[in-house]
Amino acid sequence: MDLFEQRDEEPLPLPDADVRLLRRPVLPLPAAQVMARLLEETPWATREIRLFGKTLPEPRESAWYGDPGTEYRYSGLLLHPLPWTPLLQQLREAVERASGSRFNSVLLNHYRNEQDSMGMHADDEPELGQRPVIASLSLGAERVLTFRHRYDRALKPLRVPLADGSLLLMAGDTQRYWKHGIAKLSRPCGPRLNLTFRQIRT
Ligand SMILES: O=C(O)CCC(=O)C(=O)O
Ligand SMILES: [Fe+2]
Repeated sequence: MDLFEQRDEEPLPLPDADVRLLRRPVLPLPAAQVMARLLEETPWATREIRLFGKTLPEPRESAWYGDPGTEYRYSGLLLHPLPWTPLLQQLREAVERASGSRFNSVLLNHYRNEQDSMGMHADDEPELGQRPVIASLSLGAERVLTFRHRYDRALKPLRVPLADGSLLLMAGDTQRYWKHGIAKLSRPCGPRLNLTFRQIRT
């Protein structure tokens, strides 16, 4: 099935999940302007994660913003939120309007080039609750998000290209049954930002 023939409101063809891709722009500002400002004003850091007893730098940069009290535990890290900037607050409002959901935190990821990536994972931390709504805004170079079912090997992975300015919404049982990730590319690729808005239980 060609994903581009879908309407924005239709869920992607993923059983046991509720994933929608809004391709129409939802931002109040041009995407290129938002990207330039976020690249400039964000205190980007490369975090270290513990994996199988080893400490490794993550293959991307990130930053975490949220309401007071939205501490987030992730890969053995406890992330303290930075306070919302005026720009991020504006983006939060636009994403809340487009998705019909409320969010109290956002994780910013910076994929500097084709070498940067995110391993297959589900956003299923307990502080996100049972069936979290996660809104994922993409800016800059297009990268492919791959969905893989956690239990049913007969289901083929789905590759979803995330274009500049698009908003991916994951809800329902998506995190329970599917993992997702961004693979490295073998061809050169410019920078990409991704903002995943979340509602953390405090
Ligand atoms: O960069 C992306 O599109 C995915 C980000 C993601 O899955 C996450 O931050 O949990
Ligand atoms: Fe994720």
